[in-house]
Amino acid sequence: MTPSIAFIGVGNMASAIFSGMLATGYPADKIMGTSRTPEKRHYYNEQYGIAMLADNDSAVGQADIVVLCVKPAQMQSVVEGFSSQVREGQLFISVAAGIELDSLAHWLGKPVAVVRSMPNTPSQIGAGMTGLIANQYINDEQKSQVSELFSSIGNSVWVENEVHMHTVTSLSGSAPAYFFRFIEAMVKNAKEQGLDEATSRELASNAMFGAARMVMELDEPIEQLRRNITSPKGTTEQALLSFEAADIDKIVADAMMACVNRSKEMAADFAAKKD
Ligand SMILES: NC(=O)C1=CN([C@@H]2O[C@H](COP(=O)(O)OP(=O)(O)OC[C@H]3O[C@@H](n4cnc5c(N)ncnc54)[C@H](OP(=O)(O)O)[C@@H]3O)[C@@H](O)[C@H]2O)C=CC1
Ligand SMILES: O=C(O)[C@@H]1CCC=N1
Repeated sequence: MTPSIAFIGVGNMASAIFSGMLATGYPADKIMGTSRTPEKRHYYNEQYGIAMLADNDSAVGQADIVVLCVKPAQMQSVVEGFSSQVREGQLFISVAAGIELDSLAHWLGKPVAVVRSMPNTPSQIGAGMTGLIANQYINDEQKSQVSELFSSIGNSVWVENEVHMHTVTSLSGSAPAYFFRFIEAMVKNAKEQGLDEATSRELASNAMFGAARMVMELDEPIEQLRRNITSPKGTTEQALLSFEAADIDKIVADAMMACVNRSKEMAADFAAKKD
């Protein structure tokens, strides 16, 4: 039987996930969501045909799978708020950055299956990438349900050790923003050179898309793909020398470690709040 799924806290991430599920045929009458705002409840109900509730207790009480989509700072009070409704056999999936399995399990208060996920916003267009880790209570059927759920919005990988979720966040969850920032800078400069915004955006984004596809589809070292473009004494060489002069490896490593450190800081903050 198709499990019923409740999204607690419908916003960007929840709607990205359930719109992918609906697009791949998940029945709307098996999906419900919650939000405190009447206008949002009306909007998501009208737009997607899913039930929208004001009451988290009622949604959790009816669901086989509960996807926790509120902001990290709201997670403890929201989860503790509905914890009286938690039943053994239910599956809980959190999308929140920096909140560990142990904290979620503690707030849920019962020995239930919990998955911590780290998706990204390309999920909105079915091109998401999600890192996953589960606690000891998950069974094989629930694990397949989770993989299936995230395959409706892109790809997913299970990691073995929870510490890797920080790396997943820096490499995938937050990373679309790095690439947007890079394209923003390219488009800005192209406009300064006199090209219009739409053409600049089309050229830069297609270059990024094509490069990403080559990395995914060709079995060649990334370094070689780069060398294939870099003619001696040519144009690319000059651009890359400029990156090296600015120490591109350090710029990127510093950014990724800043992301990881914030994720660890959040985990420590929320872990402290367990007690
Ligand atoms: N955006 C991203 O790129 C990514 C986000 N994440 C994680 O996803 C989570 C959600 O982020 P995002 O979707 O961007 O945030 P949003 O603010 O868009 O969505 C969260 C929603 O939760 C609702 N909400 C808040 N409190 C309650 C409550 N007590 N009961 C019911 N609903 C509530 C809010 O609606 P209302 O105020 O109407 O109740 C809001 O719409 C975060 O934990 C974040 O770490 C993970 C990976 C990537
Ligand atoms: O910035 C954040 O905290 C969230 C998690 C990953 C992407 N956005």
